[in-house]
Amino acid sequence: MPTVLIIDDNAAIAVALDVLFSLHDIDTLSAASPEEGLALLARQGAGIDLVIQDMNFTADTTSGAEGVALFREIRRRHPDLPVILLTAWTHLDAAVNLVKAGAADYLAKPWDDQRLLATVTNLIELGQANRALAQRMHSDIRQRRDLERHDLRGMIWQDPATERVIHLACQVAKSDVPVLITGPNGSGKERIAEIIQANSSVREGPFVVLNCGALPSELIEAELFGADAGAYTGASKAREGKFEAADGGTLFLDEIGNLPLAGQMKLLRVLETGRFERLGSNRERQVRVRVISATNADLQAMIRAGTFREDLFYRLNVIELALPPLAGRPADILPLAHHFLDGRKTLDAGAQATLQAHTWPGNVRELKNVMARACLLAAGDVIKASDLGLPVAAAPVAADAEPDRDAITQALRRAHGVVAQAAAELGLSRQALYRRMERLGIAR
Ligand SMILES: Nc1ncnc2c1ncn2[C@@H]1O[C@H](COP(=O)(O)OP(=O)(O)OP(=O)(O)O)[C@@H](O)[C@H]1O
Repeated sequence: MPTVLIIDDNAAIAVALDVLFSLHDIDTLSAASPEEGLALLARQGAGIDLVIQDMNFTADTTSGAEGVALFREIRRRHPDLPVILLTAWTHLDAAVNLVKAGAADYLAKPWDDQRLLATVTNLIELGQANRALAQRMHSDIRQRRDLERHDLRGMIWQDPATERVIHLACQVAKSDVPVLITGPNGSGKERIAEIIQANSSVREGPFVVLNCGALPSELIEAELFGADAGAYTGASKAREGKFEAADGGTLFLDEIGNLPLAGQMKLLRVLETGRFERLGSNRERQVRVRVISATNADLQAMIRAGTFREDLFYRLNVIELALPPLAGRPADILPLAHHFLDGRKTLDAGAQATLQAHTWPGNVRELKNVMARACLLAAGDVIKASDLGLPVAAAPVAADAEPDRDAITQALRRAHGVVAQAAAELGLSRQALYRRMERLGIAR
């Protein structure tokens, strides 16, 4: 519950305010003198959301000088604490001057309950929102600093959604828990696995990748566990599997949903005991491997369909890192595009708008390919929308009922150039806003 401190020598006023506020779920504390008020503030500090103070305290003074001194002291010690002044209507001048000096508001006695309540509630809500914002900024900065201490394998990002995943990856890297990375093809799951490896206790060990989706199912087990000569048709000599290759390091199993049931069973055993046999061999081998798996399939649905083992799922999925599709982290698009251009060419406004408006079904991999192609196709140093081979941000629509240039530039400024955010504020789709920006020649 929010708390208001009332500093007034008149006990009747403190009681009246206490009754009024308690009916509206606001706690009150009261102090009969400036000294007592300051002492309470020093003790309760952050627990007090707002102060209501009188202007005169000694019976024979009416100058308001004590109130002014008290206000200045509160301001000095608690610069962000809102203060409402209560004053006799004959002494409004002093109060008005203090509002200019930073008091939140003043009320002439006798006050209007509704107006006082509205003022107090607004100020409390504003204070809470400001504190939450400050906290969030603080934790964002801390998170950035924390990330800078890690090896991030050249990962490029700008979007807070991506940053959350990277942060979690760095956190789980230090422990030994199995991690399942989920996300669509080309979204950067392998990059995230590399970050985990690079910051783990086995960072000096090998990083071995097996894409279970790229192999026929009969070969996956041989790839994973190895095979002795003659274990299957065509196995002319003994071969080491990925588990052996990854001993002392990390094995990244991409598209784990493609592992057939028999292989799932064996994988579960290695995860639990570190032990397995090559195909066609009875010799048990022991390894220490950190397994990171990834999938773009809905493993839960596969469990229901009986094609994925539930026990294996829970074994792999102690921590899930869900990497959003590229379109779900729009602030990453342009930084990634520039990264892939590597200073060779630049993008004009139309090209940037087109990249930002595209839905990226192939995610970062698609963006990488689009930039490579555009580099080859663009005649000069500047890539235009038409060089991208993507649907160009579409033709203008009817000109009525549209936000004008000013509304758009202001919304963009408030959104720090994040078009999706500005579009939401203007009630437009991202594409529609881009069209308008392009037509009006507005850069971000
Ligand atoms: N944030 C990023 N910064 C720099 N490069 C990236 C980033 N994300 C992905 N890439 C690059 O994009 C390509 C695709 O990424 P990656 O192979 O990690 O995706 P994936 O999700 O593992 O794909 P798949 O599921 O198809 O195997 C790679 O060349 C990778 O290096």
